[in-house]
Amino acid sequence: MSAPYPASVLVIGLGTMGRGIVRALRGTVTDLRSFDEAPVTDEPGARRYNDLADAARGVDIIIEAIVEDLSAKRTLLRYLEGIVPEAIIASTTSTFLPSGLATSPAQRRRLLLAHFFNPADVVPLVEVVPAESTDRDAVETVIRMLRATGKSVVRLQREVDGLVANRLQAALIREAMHLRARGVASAEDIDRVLTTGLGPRWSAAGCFEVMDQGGLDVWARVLRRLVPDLASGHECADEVDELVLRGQLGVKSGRGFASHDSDAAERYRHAVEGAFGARRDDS
Ligand SMILES: NC(=O)C1=CN([C@@H]2O[C@H](COP(=O)(O)OP(=O)(O)OC[C@H]3O[C@@H](n4cnc5c(N)ncnc54)[C@H](O)[C@@H]3O)[C@@H](O)[C@H]2O)C=CC1
Ligand SMILES: O=C(O)[C@@H](O)C(=O)[C@H](O)[C@@H](O)CO
Repeated sequence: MSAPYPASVLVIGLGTMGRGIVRALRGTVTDLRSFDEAPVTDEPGARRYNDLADAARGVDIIIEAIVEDLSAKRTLLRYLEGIVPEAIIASTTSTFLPSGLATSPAQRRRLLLAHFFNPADVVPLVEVVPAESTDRDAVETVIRMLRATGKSVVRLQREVDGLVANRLQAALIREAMHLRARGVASAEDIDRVLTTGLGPRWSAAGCFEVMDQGGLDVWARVLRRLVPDLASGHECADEVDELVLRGQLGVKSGRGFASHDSDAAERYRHAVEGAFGARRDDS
């Protein structure tokens, strides 16, 4: 039997993603709770607990949004298994697969991914990824809760590293960095191609629809000629590693590919909000 709706939901980890997830769920999930091991600022809308066992008592769904560290996640999951063995656990990890996270055969039936996008209260998409062992009821309960909050849920048919969105982003980022390294265009101009061309068009029609609209006969010729010339190596990861070693982490350190002032995160949030305000509603 699936848990009745509205479920009670506990968000663990109140960082970049956890805060956005609380904002996304508040107003719809009536029993919304939060917990962070550090004394971080509260995110209004969820009842904040200082003790994890209290926070988890009787909860239906736990959204795990702690630091991206496998050992920290597995330590937390092992603890949760001891205190709330019946709760469904949805992890928002960008890296790990559900089959690699679960810490016991029982947990394997109740653990799945619910991969949100930053800012989680603004971007409608959530990729839901069960492991082969995850119970259908657990998956349906999480999807029902997400849809009730207005999320656009894409359920993957099987686990794959990077899921769909990060694989697509990584493929595009690799080619963008290749073009920049070859001096074809600056990072700023490549971003302009995306923000004034491909990005807005993709918000109206995805890549398969764009191909259908353009004509598959034309696309067949474009792909045949271009694909062999596209970047296929690992250089882009090495280049980003070098920036990180130099302390260029992006907005959080004030410099990444470009320099950023202290309002950069807020401006980004408003810009993304504006973009989603104008998007077609197909959730
Ligand atoms: N930052 C992003 O753009 C995205 C991140 N994600 C995923 O979301 C998860 C969280 O990422 P962020 O929010 O960026 O991380 P973050 O570093 O901003 O926040 C993590 C929070 O978890 C807390 N925490 C760490 N260990 C804990 C524990 N054992 N118990 C309770 N709280 C604990 C920390 O105090 C911190 O407040 C990661 O798995 C990441 O891969 C997914 C999509 C996008
Ligand atoms: O772009 C996003 O918000 C997500 O697809 C991610 O998972 C990112 O890779 C994130 O982890 C880093 O910003």
